[in-house]
Amino acid sequence: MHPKALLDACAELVALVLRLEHPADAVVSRYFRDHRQLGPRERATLAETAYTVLRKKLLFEHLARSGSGPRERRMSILGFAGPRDFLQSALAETERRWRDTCDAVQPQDLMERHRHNLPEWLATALKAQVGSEFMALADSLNRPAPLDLRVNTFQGRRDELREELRRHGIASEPTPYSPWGLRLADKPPLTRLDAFARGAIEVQDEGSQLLCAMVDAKRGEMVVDFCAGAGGKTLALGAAMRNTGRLYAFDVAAHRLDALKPRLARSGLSNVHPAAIAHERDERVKRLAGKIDRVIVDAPCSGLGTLRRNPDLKWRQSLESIQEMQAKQLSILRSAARLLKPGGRLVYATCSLVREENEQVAEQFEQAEAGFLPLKAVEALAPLKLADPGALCAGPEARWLRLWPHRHETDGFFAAAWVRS
Ligand SMILES: C[S@@+](CC[C@H](N)C(=O)[O-])C[C@H]1O[C@@H](n2cnc3c(N)ncnc32)[C@H](O)[C@@H]1O
Repeated sequence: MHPKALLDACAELVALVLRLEHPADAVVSRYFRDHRQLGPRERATLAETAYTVLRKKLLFEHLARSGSGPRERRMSILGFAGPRDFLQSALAETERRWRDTCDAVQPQDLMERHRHNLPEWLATALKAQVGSEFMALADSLNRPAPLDLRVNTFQGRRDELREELRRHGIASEPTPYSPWGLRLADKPPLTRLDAFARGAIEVQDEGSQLLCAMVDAKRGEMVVDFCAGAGGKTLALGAAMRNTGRLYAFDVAAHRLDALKPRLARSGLSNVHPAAIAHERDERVKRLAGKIDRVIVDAPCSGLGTLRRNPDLKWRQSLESIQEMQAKQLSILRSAARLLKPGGRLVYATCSLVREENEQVAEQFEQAEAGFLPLKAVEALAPLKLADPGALCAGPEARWLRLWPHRHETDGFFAAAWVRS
């Protein structure tokens, strides 16, 4: 594709994602479906340009006040993710000079909001939690995430899979905290690999793997993944149970559970029972009350911990939408808790960064439900034998699991655990 045409396409896509009417990944996929002639490199440039504009929206809007031409074009020039010489040949002389002026702007010349690129309500909420680390956090949220894999230990060992990937020219490092994780140096296409086809690897952020470690599901147990979605955690739990016992995968969205089925078929697990439920008080849930050893509630949430992958979320969420979510999260957690038998473990988790969806829900649960003893995250993580598990924890006596991209290089996650007395 000619550089000028590619820049025009970038501006078109940027205009679509900036409407913020639909999730950016859905807008990008739709654009690619409507433009089937685009090659893999062009797609990569288009998607990364759109994501860079979403990540740095406040800065780019500020810089785009100068220059000329449509605003989306100026934003695309600033966020262009292809080779620099390619961009240069797409620009008019005045645009080149404008881009050079923008490149020369120093961070100290910018207002704070143009450096952190977060909505004010979120910046305030994060500063209150991480204080002087705020800028480091904002920087890491505005960078793309690495690609993490989880090795399906039901099929093979991590070192064996690492070696197999290396033979295909894919470099990886063991993840620092999860014993099942590999972090890739690049983002190669994985679906053509035999290891992927036979379910020996799955894409899963290391933080998400650690939430499963908090559950510590064992052979022969009855386990419920209450908000299973497409089953990222279900698959990890099923492997930890060595394909024994019974693992129920509940979700209200049948189409998400449908996406679990091919992954399940690849994984070789036969202990998983997906079941669509109407709501958290569904009859199916009631029938299992008091019978389950471990329950994880990976609650629907704002997803703000995944800003590295979904930068549009910071512009599509608000404090009001988060407060509305809180009541739903508490209701799901209370229903799910009834499944547990005495001695059973409950884990509440989110990929959110804000207290409203995390500590506040856990605290409200404890006020509403007697009979659940807090299990400190630092203790729930003990089987991993980490050198310093406290580094992953927060709150009084390391009660909560709290993962931050700038500290742990994972997405942002929260988890709390209890034991039913
Ligand atoms: C964070 S996602 C789950 C991601 C999934 N556990 C994974 O690891 O891939 C939250 C899920 O909760 C589901 N959900 C929303 N309301 C629910 C409810 N009342 N009961 C059960 N699941 C619900 C959503 O459909 C969504 O799939």
